[in-house]
Amino acid sequence: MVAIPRVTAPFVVSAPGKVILFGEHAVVYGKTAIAGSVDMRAYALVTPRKDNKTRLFLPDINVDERFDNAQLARLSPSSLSHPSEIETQLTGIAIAEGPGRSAILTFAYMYSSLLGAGNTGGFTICVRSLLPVGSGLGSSAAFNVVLSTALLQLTGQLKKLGGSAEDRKLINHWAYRGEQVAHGTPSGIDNAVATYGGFLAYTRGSESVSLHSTRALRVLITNTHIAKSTKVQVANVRALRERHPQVVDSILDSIHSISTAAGSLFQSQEPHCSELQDIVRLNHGLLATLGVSHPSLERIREITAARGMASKLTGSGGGGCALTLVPRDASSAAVKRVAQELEEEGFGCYQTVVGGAGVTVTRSVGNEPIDKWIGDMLTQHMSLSPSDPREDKADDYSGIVSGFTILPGSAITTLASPTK
Ligand SMILES: Nc1ncnc2c1ncn2[C@@H]1O[C@H](COP(=O)(O)OP(=O)(O)OP(=O)(O)O)[C@@H](O)[C@H]1O
Ligand SMILES: C[C@@](O)(CCO)CC(=O)[O-]
Repeated sequence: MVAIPRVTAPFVVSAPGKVILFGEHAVVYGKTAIAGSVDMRAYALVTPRKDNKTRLFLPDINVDERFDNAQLARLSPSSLSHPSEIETQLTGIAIAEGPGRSAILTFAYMYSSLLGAGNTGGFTICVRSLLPVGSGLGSSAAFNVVLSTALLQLTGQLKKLGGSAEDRKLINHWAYRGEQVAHGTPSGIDNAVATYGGFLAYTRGSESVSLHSTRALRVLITNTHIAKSTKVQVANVRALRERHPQVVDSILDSIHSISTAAGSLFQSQEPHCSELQDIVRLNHGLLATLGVSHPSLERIREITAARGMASKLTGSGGGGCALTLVPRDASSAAVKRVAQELEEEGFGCYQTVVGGAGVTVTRSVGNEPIDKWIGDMLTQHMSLSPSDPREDKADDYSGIVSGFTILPGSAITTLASPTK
């Protein structure tokens, strides 16, 4: 067992969410999907503690758990046939239902797999995110990528602060395990985008391919605020395929052709907007045929179509978010107008760019006071408020941890505040 050094200095890890541009659902069956990172990220702040506990603090989803390191070290993830079975080993811990449940289970799985009994020091990991939870923008993958990166960084396994190809492979591997705890049999596309960033062509079982020549794409993402479950949508498509295998397989093949066409468009030239618009419409139609649309997604499609813009659902559908391509020549007034119309119907809009950076690790350097360091390095993304009165005395940086707030960065144009 390798001894993990005590955390001595704070560090921050961040990872983006994703939009699937083409190929969701089909990717589960080995077809290709094209996805890109969105300019909304999850951030993990890791700080030392004076005691021998590990605190998992997730204010966005009301989780604040303190684990004895020995308690986590007793788990035996290698004896499980699937990561989601970690639940059966967490018998002494009461975990409430809700979004916090999968986060705690994932953390327990990754901690025991990566740190295990080697960890002798305490630390706090606090995760905040700009990504709406459960809306198809990969909040879960961004969470799993920051978690796996932070824990791998603690074990000393990352050679270049997550920046080398080898580091990223390792991060992606463990983030996928985390996704398995939460989702059972995910395709792996979400964690690949959160790890590598940019645009990816992804086919299950193969290395993802970066679409290098693609420029950032302007999109409008519209949140229906209709809760959906990826698990349920994937199971519905599976059931439909069992009833009508040939029909469904030909739809999945057509979606694959759309992804292939999009991949060539992205690789060869600056994507031509009218061709992209055509395949956005075609892809949405096929997904609707598979039964994963929703009246609110259809309404978004109608509103944007009336303004000459093409939309499709993104992610698992059944609610969640829609993606609208913003034509290169569209004025900001035109985009604002369509966003306003969508907001008048109760939807939430974000204008963002697709194709930004993947996971990053930022470490404090030298003996600089932590607030100066955070102030200098991260002002674009975070704010720190004064210490919380409920501060945990064992936390070396309790004020910072409790005041860790994320601000929309300068690259994000938020047309409406994301509703959590
Ligand atoms: N801000 C956050 N803090 C901690 N955990 C988070 C946060 N956001 C998301 N998560 C984790 O991700 C889970 C949500 O995953 P879910 O798959 O439902 O949503 P999604 O990833 O946004 O959607 P999709 O998979 O369709 O893109 C939560 O239950 C939690 O485990
Ligand atoms: C619906 C799906 O294709 C995308 C969910 O973001 C499921 C998956 O790829 O795991």
